[in-house]
Amino acid sequence: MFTRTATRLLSTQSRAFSTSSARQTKVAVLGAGGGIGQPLSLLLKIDPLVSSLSLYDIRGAPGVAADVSHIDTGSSVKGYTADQLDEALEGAEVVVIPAGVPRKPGMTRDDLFNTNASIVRDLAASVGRVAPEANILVISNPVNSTVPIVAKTLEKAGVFDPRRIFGVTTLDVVRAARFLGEVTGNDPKYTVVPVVGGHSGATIVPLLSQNAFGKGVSGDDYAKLVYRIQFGGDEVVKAKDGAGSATLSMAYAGAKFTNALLRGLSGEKGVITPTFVKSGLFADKGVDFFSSSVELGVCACSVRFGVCR
Ligand SMILES: NC(=O)C1=CN([C@@H]2O[C@H](COP(=O)(O)OP(=O)(O)OC[C@H]3O[C@@H](n4cnc5c(N)ncnc54)[C@H](O)[C@@H]3O)[C@@H](O)[C@H]2O)C=CC1
Ligand SMILES: O=C([O-])CC(=O)C(=O)O
Repeated sequence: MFTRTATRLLSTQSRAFSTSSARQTKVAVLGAGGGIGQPLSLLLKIDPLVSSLSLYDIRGAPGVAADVSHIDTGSSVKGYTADQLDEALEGAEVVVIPAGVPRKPGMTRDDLFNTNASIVRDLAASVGRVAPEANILVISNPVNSTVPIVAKTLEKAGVFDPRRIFGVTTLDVVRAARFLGEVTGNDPKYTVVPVVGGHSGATIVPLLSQNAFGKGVSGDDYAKLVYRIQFGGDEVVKAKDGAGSATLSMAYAGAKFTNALLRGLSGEKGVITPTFVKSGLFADKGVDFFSSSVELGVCACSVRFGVCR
């Protein structure tokens, strides 16, 4: 009796798992051994839309892969060493890049430029060569500069498609919902706010008026709330006191954006979220890259997936 029940339960579970997604995808994480990379790899392992997880870093990725691979979800996981970048990217449809150095107290994101620009450029060149159709999700800071660097690198390689390159600004959106929820006493699921512009200080622009509860915040409360959203990164850098910047909340945000993209690629309609992309919105003002709400999905045009515009 026990055996029959258990068998029935198991077969129901596996049926539910195998039919839980229309389309599964190979996702590569470049920088998987880091503070963001490790929890991000964990969260991607439990995303049913990921069928295969490819973890690359110049150090430590095989260990992270061995660890994460014991989690009881259906996706396969493989770790790659410093000299195996091409193998890691083979067949990847989504490439998430959290590789690079984080801030220490007293630094701005721009101070990371010298180190992270070349890391991101070299990784993008490999993606362009090995997986030219991949969607690239850039986490490495300063996002306002690393995304244009990725774009330029792919342009040089002749494989640039603005619909497939995304600066991940989801942490700003996550913070805006959380902090507005705190101020107004609501569950963050009711205080979702689009955040546009860029990912650094004053370039982070939360559109509080777009939320029914956000509309009601004014005066000093409004100024304090906007400041907290714009400088939330500093709060974490200060609290970590030299041990880096946001990693866990960023991993959550990175997994959330990746899942949104995968849902769009699976054919789900109306998946709309802010992201930093090459955008025509303010091209007449000399601004080529801008974060705004975009619909993620399969395009009814020559490109198979990415941003539908
Ligand atoms: N977009 C956003 O909202 C956020 C971005 N960040 C940024 O994410 C980046 C990573 O932060 P953490 O994970 O905390 O840093 P971390 O130092 O803990 O991890 C970075 C990882 O990148 C790896 N790495 C370095 N060069 C590499 C290369 N050429 N190829 C592959 N891997 C390489 C390192 O070995 C390390 O494991 C930083 O630039 C940080 O500023 C952090 C938080 C939020
Ligand atoms: O503040 C940093 O350096 C990391 C980051 O981008 C954030 O937490 O928003």
